[in-house]
Amino acid sequence: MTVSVFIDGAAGTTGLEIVERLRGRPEFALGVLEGERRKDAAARREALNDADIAILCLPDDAAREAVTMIDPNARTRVIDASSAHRTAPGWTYGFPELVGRDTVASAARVSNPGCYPTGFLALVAPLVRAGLIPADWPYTVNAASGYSGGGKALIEQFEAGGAPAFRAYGYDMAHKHRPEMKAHAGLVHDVIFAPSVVPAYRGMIVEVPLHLGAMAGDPTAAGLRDALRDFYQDSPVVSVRDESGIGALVLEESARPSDAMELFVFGNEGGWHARLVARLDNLGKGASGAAVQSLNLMCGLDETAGLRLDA
Ligand SMILES: NC(=O)C1=CN([C@@H]2O[C@H](COP(=O)(O)OP(=O)(O)OC[C@H]3O[C@@H](n4cnc5c(N)ncnc54)[C@H](OP(=O)(O)O)[C@@H]3O)[C@@H](O)[C@H]2O)C=CC1
Ligand SMILES: CC(=O)N[C@@H](CCC(=O)OP(=O)(O)O)C(=O)O
Repeated sequence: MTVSVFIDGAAGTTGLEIVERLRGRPEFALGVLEGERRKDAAARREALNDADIAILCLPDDAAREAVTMIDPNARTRVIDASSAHRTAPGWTYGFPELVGRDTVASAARVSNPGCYPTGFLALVAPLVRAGLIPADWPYTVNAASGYSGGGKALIEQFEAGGAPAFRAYGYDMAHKHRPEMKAHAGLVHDVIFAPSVVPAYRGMIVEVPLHLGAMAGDPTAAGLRDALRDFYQDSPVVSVRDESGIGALVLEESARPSDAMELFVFGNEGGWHARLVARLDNLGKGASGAAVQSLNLMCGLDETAGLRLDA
């Protein structure tokens, strides 16, 4: 059976990458609106209500509006790439490794995780759940992202010439990703989040530094690494890497697209400190790859179909 998929916002950065991943897949009949019709409310309403699955690749307000355009009795299921519904009641968080593949498979409303939270949650949520690190710890997240993370507007800025070599931001300490990090890791406190953007198109490194020696239960870097390895042992997307011999992690200026995510746990000799690190493509597992993974599950298909896991 062919599944009809409407991509609202198909001309944007995330939308284009989803189209690329779905193009040529006979299981799907892809619908997009071209030209002026892209933002025509009547055309969007019709397409949203006619689709088996709508994927929203829109700014938050437009994503909220799109959901209200869907008739409550319509069969349309939704995957929202925006941050509008990531902690909203009635929505499933589209992180199959954390919420369960069956939960995503049967969901009518799926909210794609944010790019930075994907790295943070992949590292922290399983360890908090296992009781290896505390839920009531004041966690900090440091991260660097490629500039495609900011969508068309930031891409234009960085490609217009004179891009900064490094731009730190988020100094209002109210970044939109903080609520989903707290909620889906089951934390007591909001995180301190220090994001930055660099002149590479895609890719990101997300780091959680830990004072292990100050935590109850004496967690060790090796213990945390083993727990993550166990947690992701069946995942074709997330892998826990051997950290030995790695002196640096880099983001390539022209990295190939990838839907995989690598996790690292570095620890110092005395065992007091650890640095949990995730490396991923903000447009891969951080956005479009995650949306396609959820789409596959929602359609009863292999979760990796169409994904780029070889990079
Ligand atoms: N880029 C990334 O790495 C990630 C992005 N996301 C999220 O995905 C969503 C899309 O982001 P991204 O692709 O980067 O953004 P872009 O700015 O690249 O694309 C957004 C697209 O939505 C279109 N659009 C805006 N308003 C409307 C509307 N009312 N009706 C129809 N189309 C509309 C825009 O049109 P126009 O072309 O005219 O501007 C544009 O094509 C955002 O919510 C973002 O936060 C999530 C994870 C990572
Ligand atoms: C580099 C950059 O600007 N990144 C964006 C986040 C990426 C993104 O698209 O956020 P969502 O995943 O929530 O949609 C930012 O910090 O707002």
